[in-house]
Amino acid sequence: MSEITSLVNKVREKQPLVHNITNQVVINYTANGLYAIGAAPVMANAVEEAADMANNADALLLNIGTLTTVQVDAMILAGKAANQKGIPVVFDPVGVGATPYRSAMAKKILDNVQVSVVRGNAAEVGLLAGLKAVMRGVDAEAQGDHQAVALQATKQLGIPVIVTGEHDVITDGSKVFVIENGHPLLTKVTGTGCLLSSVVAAFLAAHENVLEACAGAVGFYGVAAEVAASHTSAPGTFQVAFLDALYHVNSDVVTDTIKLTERFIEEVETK
Ligand SMILES: Nc1ncnc2c1ncn2[C@@H]1O[C@H](COP(=O)(O)OP(=O)(O)O)[C@@H](O)[C@H]1O
Ligand SMILES: Cc1ncsc1CCOP(=O)(O)O
Ligand SMILES: [Mg+2]
Repeated sequence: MSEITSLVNKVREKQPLVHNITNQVVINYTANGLYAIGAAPVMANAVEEAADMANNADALLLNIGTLTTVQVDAMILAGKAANQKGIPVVFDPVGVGATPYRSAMAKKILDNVQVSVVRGNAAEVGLLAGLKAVMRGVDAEAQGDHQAVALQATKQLGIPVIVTGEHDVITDGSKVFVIENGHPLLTKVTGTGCLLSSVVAAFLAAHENVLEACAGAVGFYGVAAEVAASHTSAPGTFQVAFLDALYHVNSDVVTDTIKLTERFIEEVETK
């Protein structure tokens, strides 16, 4: 537990370079958020340089929020380079299931790239794993049991998953972390899910254990949102206050504020 809550120190020490191939809505916020936590961002979409850039990076983030066929080609080139180099790859399946094209491209990426972790809301992760859910653009209709979705998805995909929402579930099928931090204002600012996926990539670059790195990133992020929301109550100022909190929140604040439960899967199944 103490290691998980202090992982932000490892990120600030290592200052990992995260290569993001992400959507047009969140490019700027993602870059600023990565700087705020002490990491470094680079955005590079061209097929001509995607592999070279991934080769220079410490982690790769693939996000299909405003995908095009050429961009998917770049993602696969970057993903293969990242796999070859052995750096972590985070996949954010934004809006998967909203259109057949998006679903086909998500499958193509997963078929060609070894992804370290998938991070999405419950509908996205469920749809990716063949469960029924409804997307309204990039927003999810409320889903029932996040833990059931996460467990089914990790089993189906063979990849650790992070399902986010009012509470967050992180699992690789044998261990489950549940985190109950965060704030509803996160849903009133676009790109907070996408930024979280990039933050997860930075934590993975700084800490080898995948589930611990994911829990460290998600817990830190949720605590930062609570700190930001204590200073403001509306989305415009929250967007800025959240960047400031990502910069200021330290491991002591995370340790004092995190609401994290860790369970092994046998315990979950007997409940
Ligand atoms: N109702 C909520 N209360 C508290 N935190 C939330 C709530 N909904 C989402 N979050 C947080 O917002 C962040 C983005 O998650 P989410 O909204 O599920 O992603 P996306 O924007 O990709 O749909 C996560 O840190 C999550 O914990
Ligand atoms: C609004 C929108 N449309 C396409 S991508 C995007 C941003 C989605 O960001 P997030 O998933 O973090 O809310
Ligand atoms: Mg999203």
